[in-house]
Amino acid sequence: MTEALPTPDAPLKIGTRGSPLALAQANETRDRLAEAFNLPHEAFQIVVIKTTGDKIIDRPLKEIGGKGLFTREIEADMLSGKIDIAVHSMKDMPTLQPEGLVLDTYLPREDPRDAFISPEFTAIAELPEGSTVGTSSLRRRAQLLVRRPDLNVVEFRGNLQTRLKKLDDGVARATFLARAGLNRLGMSDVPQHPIETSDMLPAIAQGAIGIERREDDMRVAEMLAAIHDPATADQLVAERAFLAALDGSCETPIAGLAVVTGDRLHLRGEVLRPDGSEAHSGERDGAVSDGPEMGRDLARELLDLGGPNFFDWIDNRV
Ligand SMILES: NCc1[nH]cc(CCC(=O)O)c1CC(=O)O
Repeated sequence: MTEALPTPDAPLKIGTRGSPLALAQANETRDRLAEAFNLPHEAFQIVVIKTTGDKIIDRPLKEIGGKGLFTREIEADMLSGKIDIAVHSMKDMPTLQPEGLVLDTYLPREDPRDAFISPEFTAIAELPEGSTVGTSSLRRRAQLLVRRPDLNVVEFRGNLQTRLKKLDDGVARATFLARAGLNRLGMSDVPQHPIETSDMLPAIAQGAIGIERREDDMRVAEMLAAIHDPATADQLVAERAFLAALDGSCETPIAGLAVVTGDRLHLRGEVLRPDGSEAHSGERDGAVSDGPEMGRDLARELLDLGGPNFFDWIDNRV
């Protein structure tokens, strides 16, 4: 290290949202840094920041709209020096960061699959005609309606615990959660059935944690390099190039996943209409180093398949 490491008197400040999952991710980041530099936990301070998305809990996310709903306040506090790094679920992150910030450190990716959650059923196909299912994700809603136009999809907001409570209360007969979140919270007792990615593609970057920093903070850059996972980066660079070329955000019905085997990368992607009336998918194979170009190229193919009006609704949603 060219500069002094953090100490209990001058801790490294880790910014995060306050949900149990966000805190688990911040703790994992702290533990990995503490281990890599042989530092006590007290050399790190976890700073909880409430974002616009956390404050507005009574309206569907797509109505509030706007990119960076869960990141704006955190990024402002990093630019002003209140925190040094921020820990994010990569699937919630816009593809562009504010001037002065970079987001290029990734922890090893968790299971990218979605899980089907139901106390009664083990798969989507088992749901009786017209069943009510809950999700706040436009992607999952669209993917469900493509398969099962008969389903009644209701809005399911709130953190993981809130959603499971709604299921218990009978508000819906099934819901969907990322396996990564359940695993990171150690919630193995939830009635869950993984959905293979060949059946339903996850959100771009699902299961990956990213750490954002100030561009000019060289001490932090050096520290983060020690916990960075290059294999996860290879996948995310391809997936996020695909997303960026579609001009999408977490709340647009876009799905995709890159799988790396040796020096080869396989990328699959899908775009959908929110009501499930239309979906287009495609794939690319190539060298890992061509990931970004494969992402952009696949996006172009799907934009062509969708036609000029396919993404129009996005502009009207805010
Ligand atoms: N948009 C919500 C969100 N953002 C990140 C995760 C956890 C999974 C992950 O790290 O990708 C979740 C919950 C979910 O989709 O079930």
